[in-house]
Amino acid sequence: MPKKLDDTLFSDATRAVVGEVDRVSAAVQSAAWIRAGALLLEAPAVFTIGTGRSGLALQMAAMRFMHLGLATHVVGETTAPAIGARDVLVAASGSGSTKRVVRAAETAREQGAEVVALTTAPESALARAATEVLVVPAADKQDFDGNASVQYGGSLFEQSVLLVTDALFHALWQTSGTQARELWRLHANLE
Ligand SMILES: O=C([C@H](O)CO)[C@H](O)[C@H](O)COP(=O)(O)O
Repeated sequence: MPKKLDDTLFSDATRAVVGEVDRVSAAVQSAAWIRAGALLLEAPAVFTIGTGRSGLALQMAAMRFMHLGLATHVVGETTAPAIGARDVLVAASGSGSTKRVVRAAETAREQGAEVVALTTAPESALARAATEVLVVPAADKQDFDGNASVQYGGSLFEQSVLLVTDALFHALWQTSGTQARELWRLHANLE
């Protein structure tokens, strides 16, 4: 059983998470991040794919891409259409080996689409299938010895996916010159 929580545990845990995310997101190569942003702006449509928490982090990114006015689809949603030439698939997999994600990346390439991969594993099947790789130097979800992160599973990777893509959205929004009030027109109004 875990011991009773207290102020020190709260402070230590929070610092551990924030410190790791700060270190890892700052280590992502800016050149790859910049090229990924350019691909998104040129794409007729943007698709996202990831499973588990990696997919959930990208669903948050997908919403923001939609707010920017990009035609955005989450793979697996019933309304997601076919991917085509010059579209961009943004794929997140910490391990870079999750079959559904790798298969989607390979299919996207066969259709002439670009694939932006976020992964901890630059030599992985996902990275090989991608046209642009954002290496997120976080822990693999099976790093049970805590070598690359003190957090459980792929938490550090999944948090970093959200940060890196939120930073991408922020930069694209700032450079678009669009006011927050204008973006709000695309915010869901059926919620
Ligand atoms: O949800 C996940 C798990 O809890 C790890 O923290 C992962 O995101 C899921 O298992 C997918 O794995 P990857 O494709 O290796 O990111």
